[in-house]
Amino acid sequence: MFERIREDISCILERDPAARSRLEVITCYPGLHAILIHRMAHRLWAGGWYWLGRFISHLGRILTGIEIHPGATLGRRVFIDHGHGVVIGETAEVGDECTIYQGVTLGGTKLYKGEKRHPTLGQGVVVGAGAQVLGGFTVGDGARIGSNAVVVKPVPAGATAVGNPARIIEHRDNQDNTAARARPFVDPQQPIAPPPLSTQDLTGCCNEGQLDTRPLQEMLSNNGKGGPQANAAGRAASTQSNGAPNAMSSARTSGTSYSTSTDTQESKQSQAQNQTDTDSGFSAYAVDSSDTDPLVKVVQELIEHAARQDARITQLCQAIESLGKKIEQPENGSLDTERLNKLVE
Ligand SMILES: CC(=O)SCCNC(=O)CCNC(=O)[C@H](O)C(C)(C)COP(=O)(O)OP(=O)(O)OC[C@H]1O[C@@H](n2cnc3c(N)ncnc32)[C@H](O)[C@@H]1OP(=O)(O)O
Ligand SMILES: N[C@@H](CO)C(=O)O
Repeated sequence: MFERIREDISCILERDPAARSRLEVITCYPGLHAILIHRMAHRLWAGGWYWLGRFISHLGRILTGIEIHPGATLGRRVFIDHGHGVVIGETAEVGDECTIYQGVTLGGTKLYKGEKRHPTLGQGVVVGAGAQVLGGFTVGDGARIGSNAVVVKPVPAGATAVGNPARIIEHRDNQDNTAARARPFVDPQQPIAPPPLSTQDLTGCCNEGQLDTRPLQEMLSNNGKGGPQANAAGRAASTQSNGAPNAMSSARTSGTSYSTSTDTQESKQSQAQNQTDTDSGFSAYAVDSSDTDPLVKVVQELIEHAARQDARITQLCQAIESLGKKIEQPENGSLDTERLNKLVE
């Protein structure tokens, strides 16, 4: 029992950037309290103590604002953040590692007794604030439900569903994120060394290293999803992708499915790939901490470019001075990359 409580606390510390200490989690997280109370209520319910189970669940609701029917099944390390207004119906099943935000309903649309009326969430599903997931279908492993979405059909594993009625959106390509991470930020401690100058450089320096604004513009129009190199990496990765096991199976078997303008096999594969990639780290808002604002990326590129040009001009000046011609230094000549980096961070 204590091991379960320990992992309940740890998963909150892992997944909530606002959580600072175990003491804070134990004392200030209604989601934790609701889950502990539900565990007790669920045991009573399973043991045939229906009224008592229901009553404990009701006390939990008064205390936390979270209503979990004692018949509902919750997996391990489920995190209900904030929690107020969450309602989880009797036949709902919530897989391990799911995260549920405030105002979520795991509800039904039919009123038949004894049937599965409420949804099943696979493992690692994130349900955004205010989302309503209504019906006895499955939301596949690693799927994400956008805040305020109204989901009435199965959601494939790894997919992201948004809107009312919910639709599946194309995933951010994680290969892009990888490429964005791979691009170094200008390190002020280690100024960028320009390539050694040759005689040809001295004559062709005006063309060499010229700022090509096209990649920057492409980066902006791609909404910061990694820029040209990243897109190339993403494209390469998507052509190498070797399939999307099980990604769509839950939707297919159910007989109802979503369609989107980009509902191609390739996009399904990239969704499943995305799921695999997110396994490496929790991403509650579907935004990787390495994601950078496109404007910041452009500014970083410009700083890098300016630093390279600066170093190159210094070399040129030195080369010219070594030929005996004195060059006057401008008053505020050198580029303060450290200050610029701090400004865009
Ligand atoms: C106090 C608190 O903070 S409590 C926590 C509350 N936070 C949450 O509930 C977070 C839930 N997460 C979300 O809603 C996220 O937006 C997700 C998971 C649905 C999607 O994230 P991403 O995959 O990064 O999608 P991204 O932000 O790139 O948006 C993709 C498209 O979906 C749209 N979209 C994103 N979220 C939603 C939403 N909730 N409803 C409708 N459309 C949405 C975007 O506008 C965008 O549309 P476009 O392509 O036409 O421009
Ligand atoms: N607790 C989460 C959502 O509010 C955060 O701080 O981001």
